[in-house]
Amino acid sequence: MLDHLPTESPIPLVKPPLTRFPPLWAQSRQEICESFEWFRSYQGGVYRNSGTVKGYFLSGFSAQRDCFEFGGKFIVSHGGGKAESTYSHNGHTLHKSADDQRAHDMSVRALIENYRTGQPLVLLIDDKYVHFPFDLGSRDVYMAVLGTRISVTSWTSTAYSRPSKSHPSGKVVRYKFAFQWCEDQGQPWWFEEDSKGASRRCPSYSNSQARRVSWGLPLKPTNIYFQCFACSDESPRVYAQDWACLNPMCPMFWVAPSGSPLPEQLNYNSEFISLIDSRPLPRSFRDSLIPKPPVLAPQGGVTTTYACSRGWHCQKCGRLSCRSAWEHYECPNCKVRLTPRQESTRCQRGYSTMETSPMQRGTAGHLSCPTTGNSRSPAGLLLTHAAPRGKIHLIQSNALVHIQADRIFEAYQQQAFDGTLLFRRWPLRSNPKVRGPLLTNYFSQNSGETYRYVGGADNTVPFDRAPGAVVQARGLIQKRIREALEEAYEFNEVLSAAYMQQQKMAFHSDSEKGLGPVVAGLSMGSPALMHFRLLSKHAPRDEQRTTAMTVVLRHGDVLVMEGAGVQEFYEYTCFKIPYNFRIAATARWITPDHS
Ligand SMILES: O=C(O)CCC(=O)C(=O)O
Repeated sequence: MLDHLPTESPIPLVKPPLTRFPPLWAQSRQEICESFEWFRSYQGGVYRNSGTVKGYFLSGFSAQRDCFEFGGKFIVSHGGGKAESTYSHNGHTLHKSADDQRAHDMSVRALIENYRTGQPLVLLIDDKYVHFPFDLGSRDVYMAVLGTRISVTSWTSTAYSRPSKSHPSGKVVRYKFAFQWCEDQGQPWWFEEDSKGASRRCPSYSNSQARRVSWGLPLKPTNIYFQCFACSDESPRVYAQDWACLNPMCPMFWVAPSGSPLPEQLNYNSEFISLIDSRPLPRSFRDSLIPKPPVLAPQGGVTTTYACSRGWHCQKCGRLSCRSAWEHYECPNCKVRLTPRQESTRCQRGYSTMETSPMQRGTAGHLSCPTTGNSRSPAGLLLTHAAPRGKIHLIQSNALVHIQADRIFEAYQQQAFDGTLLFRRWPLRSNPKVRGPLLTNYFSQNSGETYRYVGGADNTVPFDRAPGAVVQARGLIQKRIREALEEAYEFNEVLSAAYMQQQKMAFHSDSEKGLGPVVAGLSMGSPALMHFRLLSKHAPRDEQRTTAMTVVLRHGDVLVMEGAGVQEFYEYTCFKIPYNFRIAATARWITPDHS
């Protein structure tokens, strides 16, 4: 008689609270992605790198026959996606039916590769993962790292979803993977300490349950493998009730030798689901998962490299968090702070050059209007591009403006270090696909009227208390427009955005209610590329949404978008900060108290 193991771990109705924080945890997916190199995927549950899986995320989508055995040292999950889903496209809610997973699907293939090569991966859970025996929410933990695992076995199974045209029975193929705890890490952090604190154990785990068999990869205990008469493939006896062929291409897939399909209620064959002898972790995986401490000393004279923009791990409470303040790292949980040594960055020579022409037509054919102005005025080179119902002017810097921009750039940095100017990453409007707050990629501070697009009133200081650097930036923008366009524009709001290396501002348009028709920005520091494209409402076909125009913004340049039509038709993004640090001061007129 075969031993029976339930195919699903019992789900506790009320879970006990966590008695302490996990060694690695976070309150948003962004915090994990920015600070934990093993999981950088904002969507989906499988984080792949070079054809294998680095991180695997277990959430609320538990499937039939997923389990958490031996206190969680042995976890079965159904990696690889293709579950049914609901999403919105162009304002419509669409439904996607579940589909069969296939061995060549990217995630399935990568998971099989981990299994085949014995390459470890890291498991993470969130507070919706039903099989974890403790309540993460009791400590406001959204995601926690479960530790390093080896994939010890894999097989194909079935799951039932809503019937669809391609799957009228609702039955779809799923790849199952079993992930076993790597003993080199010591005992799992959630095993409770006993009263003496000498050993650790988990309430639902007893040693007698562990069957230690000396399998090595490939895990093929011959006594439970049988050959299918139809396809000649060998499949293991996974379930206690009966054997079935597990080749999804075979007509006998999921059919027992009696000719009947396997029943829905199945128990695992404990010879198949069993802890194997722990093998040492490969050398390259032996380092702890704890991220290295953040960079606190200038690298090549700057504290704004890509590494400096990443998140960090608080050694006191285990929280992983984003770097959300320019001048320091602060743990949002226990308020521990680390302050990098600051040095201001001069605008280096390389910052002013970028081997490309300043305004280039993009691949989208619709921005076909010729350049309407291309004049060398005393103010510098002025390039004007006519857009539907508006114009985009680039007032390029000259030697004198360069010096003025240098001073403002220096003042911005000094005021950001001494706290006169608070550069922060603010939460974006909620994104249903990402749990927890999602912070802007760049740091910003707003002066003058409230600008709702980023930070709202919390991010705004009135102009009479605005940092000197901001007042000077607005002055230079207004002066450059007067000189080059011979227009006198007044602005009552400036959004100052600071970008570390590789940071960016995503596609957007300045179409907030109450905004005047002219928006002008001064660039300082590293050059950047600003891409314009049509808004989706004006571009029904995907090919119309490619880049319409790219502008290269260099130190001291002022970009002016003139006419509400620019904002009505276009959206733009600013990215590629190659020389690790840039500040943009963008000025607008906003009707006071607009609602
Ligand atoms: O970094 C830049 O120059 C772009 C700024 C911008 O688009 C904005 O503030 O809305």
